[in-house]
Amino acid sequence: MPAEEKLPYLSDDQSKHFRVSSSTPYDRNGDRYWLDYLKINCHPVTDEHVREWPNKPESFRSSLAEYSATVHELAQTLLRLIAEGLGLDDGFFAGDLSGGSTQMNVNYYPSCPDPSLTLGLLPHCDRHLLTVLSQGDVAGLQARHGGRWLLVRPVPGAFVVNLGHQMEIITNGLLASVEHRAVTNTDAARLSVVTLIMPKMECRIGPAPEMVNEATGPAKFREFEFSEFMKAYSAAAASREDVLYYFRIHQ
Ligand SMILES: O=C(O)CCC(=O)C(=O)O
Ligand SMILES: [Fe+2]
Repeated sequence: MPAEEKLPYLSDDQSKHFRVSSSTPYDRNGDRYWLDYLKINCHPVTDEHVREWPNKPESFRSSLAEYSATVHELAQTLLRLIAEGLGLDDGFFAGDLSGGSTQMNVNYYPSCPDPSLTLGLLPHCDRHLLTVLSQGDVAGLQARHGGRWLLVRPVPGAFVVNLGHQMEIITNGLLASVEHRAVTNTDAARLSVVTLIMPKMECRIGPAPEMVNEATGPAKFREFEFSEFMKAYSAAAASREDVLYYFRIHQ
């Protein structure tokens, strides 16, 4: 799309169903990041959403609706399997825990003359329940493990699945949300398409009683409404421990 056709979508207004912006949605001391992104509300697909989506190229709206529905189905299958693996009812995550308005982030990291000076995306854990991420064939996603950043190598045709903060809280810490970030490189631009499976805003969240057991110990988090978590996440600029501080039970 030429720049003048993209311009009307440039916005930081979070209520928009389709918008383009730059750098980062979270302000950490005014730092800037090497990123342009699209944020799209894409599930459930409503007329109100679709009216705000671009209609160029012609197939854009129908392709987006189809992709989003397919990824959503995949996510529901994964959630059923996770629930079974945890010994929970297989519909445990269906309904309000995963039924919020789904958002898609399309992140575009242009090639960067000096990747040592900035990141593409700051270190964070995802704020929702589950993430289904497609990263094409250019590497850049890194996950923190044992104090080191490990590259998540692209596998052709495969999705990366991240567990969000809510999964960690519901499982009382058993399935931890992995901190991750995106780095840039000098040679190639990188694109990631990230579908976020969200709880409903009014959904009550806390460790599931079945998950407070000998293996996980006493409840590590208090109960809260998901909308409260979203506010805390923005206030803490997505920093893992700063966000979780608000919700941990401090012994
Ligand atoms: O670009 C990536 O691989 C990471 C994107 C990401 O973590 C996000 O959008 O939450
Ligand atoms: Fe993320």
